[in-house]
Amino acid sequence: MTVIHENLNDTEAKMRARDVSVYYGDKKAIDEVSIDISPDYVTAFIGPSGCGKSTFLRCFNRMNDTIPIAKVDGLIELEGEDIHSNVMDVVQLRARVGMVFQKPNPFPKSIYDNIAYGPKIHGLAEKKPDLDAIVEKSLTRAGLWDEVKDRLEDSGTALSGGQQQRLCIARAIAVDPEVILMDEPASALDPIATAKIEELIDELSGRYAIVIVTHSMQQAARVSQRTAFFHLGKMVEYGRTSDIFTNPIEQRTQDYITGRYG
Ligand SMILES: Nc1ncnc2c1ncn2[C@@H]1O[C@H](COP(=O)(O)OP(=O)(O)OP(=O)(O)O)[C@@H](O)[C@H]1O
Repeated sequence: MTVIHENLNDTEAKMRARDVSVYYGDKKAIDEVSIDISPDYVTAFIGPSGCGKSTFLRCFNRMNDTIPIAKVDGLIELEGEDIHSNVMDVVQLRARVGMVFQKPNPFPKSIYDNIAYGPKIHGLAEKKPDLDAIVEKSLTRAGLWDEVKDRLEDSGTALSGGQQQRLCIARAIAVDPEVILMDEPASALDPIATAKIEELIDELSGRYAIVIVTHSMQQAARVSQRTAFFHLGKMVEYGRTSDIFTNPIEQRTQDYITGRYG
């Protein structure tokens, strides 16, 4: 059973998971997890290695569909729509619920094309000036425009790791998502690049619902307002980040945040 803190006073959920379980073959990696994802806050998923954080994160835009042995049970809704329903277009879903991975993965294309590709295939811009405007807006929002505006034709892969990760965030933003899922987005970066990503998450919060998986409790405390603690495939406790870190109810949460395992 999950302990959900009372008095969260959250507005209507952007996404809702109900009794979600995930299996890899016979192995249950996520066990009946339910959570509401607020549109207004950054939600952090924390917990020891292998507890299922990334598996659960991938449920929200059906990325587990790409893993042949993975099977997802339970209900997940985006704005009240069942994301597994027959009428849900998964390409569209992944634009509405974007994802940023641990290792920056720009396309081997120019910086400009990395951003322009999504809006083009989703029909968000037909003419070059419209596309230019989306590219500039997305890179600006990702805090990268000033660094790359004079080299938009250079390859995205020629940027530094931190810049590549901001490029991937700009790429997610370019298709006008409602939710951005981030799977340990700074764990491959140095402390300065990490700080930039954290600042960026803060700036983007409120505009997009953001869910971040992180190994770093300090990072969860810095960037999120809601935290869910996972252990052995179960969501043990969920509440305000400040309460989870200073006043956890469950012993297992207490043990994790005081470094007793993890
Ligand atoms: N593609 C896969 N095939 C089989 N088992 C998997 C697969 N991906 C994850 N698992 C298993 O599911 C469990 C949960 O893994 P997951 O990566 O979601 O945990 P995590 O909490 O994100 O871990 P970490 O913090 O180490 O990334 C683990 O036991 C893992 O070995």
